Amino acid sequence: MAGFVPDSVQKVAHAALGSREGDKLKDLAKDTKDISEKDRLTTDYGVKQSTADDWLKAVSPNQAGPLLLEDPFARERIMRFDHERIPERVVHARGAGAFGKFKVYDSIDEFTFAPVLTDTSRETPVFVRFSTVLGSRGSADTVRDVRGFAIKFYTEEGNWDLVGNDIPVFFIQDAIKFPDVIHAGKPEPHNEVPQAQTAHNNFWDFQFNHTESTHMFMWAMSDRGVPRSWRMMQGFGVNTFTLLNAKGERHFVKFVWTPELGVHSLIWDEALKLAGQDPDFHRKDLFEAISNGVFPKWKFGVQVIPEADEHKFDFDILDATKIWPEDLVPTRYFAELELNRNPEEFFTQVEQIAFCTSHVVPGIGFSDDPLLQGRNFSYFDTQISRLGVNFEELPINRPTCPVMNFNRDGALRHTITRGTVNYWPNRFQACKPASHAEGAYVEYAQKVNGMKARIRSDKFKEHFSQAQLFWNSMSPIEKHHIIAAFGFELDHCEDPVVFGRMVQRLADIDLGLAQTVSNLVGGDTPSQGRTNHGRRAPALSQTEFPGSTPTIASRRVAIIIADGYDQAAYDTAYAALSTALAVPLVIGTKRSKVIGSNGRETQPHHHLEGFRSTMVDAIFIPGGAKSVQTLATNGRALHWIREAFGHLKTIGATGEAVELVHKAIGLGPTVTVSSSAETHESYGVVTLREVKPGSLKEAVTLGKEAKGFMEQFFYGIAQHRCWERELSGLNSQVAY
Ligand code: HEM
Repeated sequence: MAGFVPDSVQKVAHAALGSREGDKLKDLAKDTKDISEKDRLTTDYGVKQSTADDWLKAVSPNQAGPLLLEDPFARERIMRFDHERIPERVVHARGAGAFGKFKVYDSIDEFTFAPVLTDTSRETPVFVRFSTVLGSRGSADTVRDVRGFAIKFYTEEGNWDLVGNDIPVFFIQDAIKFPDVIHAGKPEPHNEVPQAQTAHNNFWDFQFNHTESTHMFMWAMSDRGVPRSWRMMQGFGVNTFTLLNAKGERHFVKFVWTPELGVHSLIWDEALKLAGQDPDFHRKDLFEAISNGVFPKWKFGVQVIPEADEHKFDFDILDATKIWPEDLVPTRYFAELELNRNPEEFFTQVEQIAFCTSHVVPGIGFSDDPLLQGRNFSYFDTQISRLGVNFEELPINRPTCPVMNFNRDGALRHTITRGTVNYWPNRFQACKPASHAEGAYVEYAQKVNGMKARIRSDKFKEHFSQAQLFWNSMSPIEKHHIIAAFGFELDHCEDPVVFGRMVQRLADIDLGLAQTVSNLVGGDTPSQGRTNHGRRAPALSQTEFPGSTPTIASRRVAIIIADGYDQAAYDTAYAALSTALAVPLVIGTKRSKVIGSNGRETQPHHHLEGFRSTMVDAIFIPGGAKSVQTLATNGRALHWIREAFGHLKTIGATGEAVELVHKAIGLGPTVTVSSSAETHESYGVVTLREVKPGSLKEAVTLGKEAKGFMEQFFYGIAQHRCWERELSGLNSQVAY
């Protein structure tokens, strides 16, 4: 720490200052103060205060007395505090974010003249906010929900807000339905229950009554609804936007960005437990990775359809409940998004950031997507009540390019604009509108015809084809998880009308799915369903995004020890994990010092009761007869092993710990372990009974061909989870 600002923050900030990425940093610096030991406590009006501890009172040393209202310092403190809260976002209230940069490596100037998407010499500063949709500001991170993934690009031509989600489609087609879908998903009106959950009558009642939601609820019930990390999610602009090129040609576009680390999810049981054990799991995960210098990255792309091809598809390309299948419209990746700096203050930088879909820059435009057009009205409007009409002046929201106009006044205006006129045209020609050559936003001259009517175009009426496409494209494991998700959600619906009808609705997607779910949750088992067209599409299953290269960077690995642990095995594992940029977390039976086999002391990061296996990606237990004996009689230690096995995590053990792991899992002849100096891998359990000098050397290759203990252990972690264990049904045979 230096001057109360963490070193990691300072380092990245200094590196960025010279670049275009640093433009936003320099801009924020105007309003940023550091707090230090040199400062003295003052009131908001600058007068130094002698105490922060005692209200002025009529009092004597041996007699308490009443507080005096005349104390301006005390009044300011209390009144200022009384008004600290602003309304939380009406949706997406729970979230966190980070700063970063956006860089184009392959210009898409055949589609747009927007420099942010074409200029390969630029770095555009960004701020990204991730969120859940339904929960209130204090709810848990890991609930089943859609995740918001909103990007503010501080471009040289003004701010561009791409307000996306981790799922490429939406529940409704027309923005007028937004209050209904959100009311139905939020806690029920009579008792404000449940918090941050779709598992209740009203949500599923809405879904049944809106066949247009069918595609989206399948995505929400899939693993996409429970991401392992915000750093491991895809992002989608969802709505159809347009791009305009220098020749004046317009293309329809969808934006998509894919994480370098691959798309990975939590196991549902893990997500449920984390909601209580570590409700801040996702925001801590992002903060930790950035602080450790493992910066999350996404490759950024577009799907593009020429204007002339708008009607060539059997779905309407302006319908936000539909994807553009990759085999018809492949994604062209051309840029990279990186997050590299944590915010310094949550409220001013994360809570006060305001995204508006209506903020686009020249070269990017809207389409007639009826959801997008409603959003363009809604965001700006809601910011006015959440932050006030001058919200664009807040440091985090203001653009890095010049802003000048005749918008004036309003609560908390703080820009002082000098001059005698505040209207256009004026006799001084002050602040005149810009020409196209000067970079003005010019609307595309789009032909419009139609009648005023409350109808949707015909292709908007087909609601099941892509829900079937999604289901057909899932891997067996993902299908299994979707069934389990319906099992949980519909079990929480107490009204038989709701779960009964939903089971019937599933038969519109797949009869087998409907029958399996009805068996789980009750309701009449459907005997007939809508014909499933049997088609599949690439890029819908998240198994298609394992990550660019196998890595364990940023993965948390617990090393479990008690007094007498094998010091050499511990040291090698700790060093190897650190070198691979993973996060080794030492978990003891207690947090006070634990003594190793050679008498050396280690201070664990946590103890077995305080921390849980849900918070790590893998566990390693070194041998040491005494340590293993202690762990073998510790119920919580055994639970850690069983739970990690149940959650499909890689488990590594050496020496005496091999038998401990084998016994704890208790699946004797099926899950096998090493009994020699050979490393053995069985269903993601990597063991080495006899540790010889040099047999635990660092991992070099992470691949199927891996031979050494560390290599096999690391390769297992890099695979995220051991699906083979679930496919064989082994995890469900262990109590955890
Ligand atoms: C394609 C569908 C949609 C997507 C991807 C989406 C995404 C998002 C995201 C990511 C946020 C959080 C922004 C932040 O981090 O501050 C958000 C907030 C919000 N969305 Fe949407 N949304 C969608 C549809 C809609 C619709 C149809 C409406 C209204 C007609 C709407 C109204 C709002 C409002 C009022 C907020 C709160 C904004 C604030 O207070 O800062 N959204 N949305």
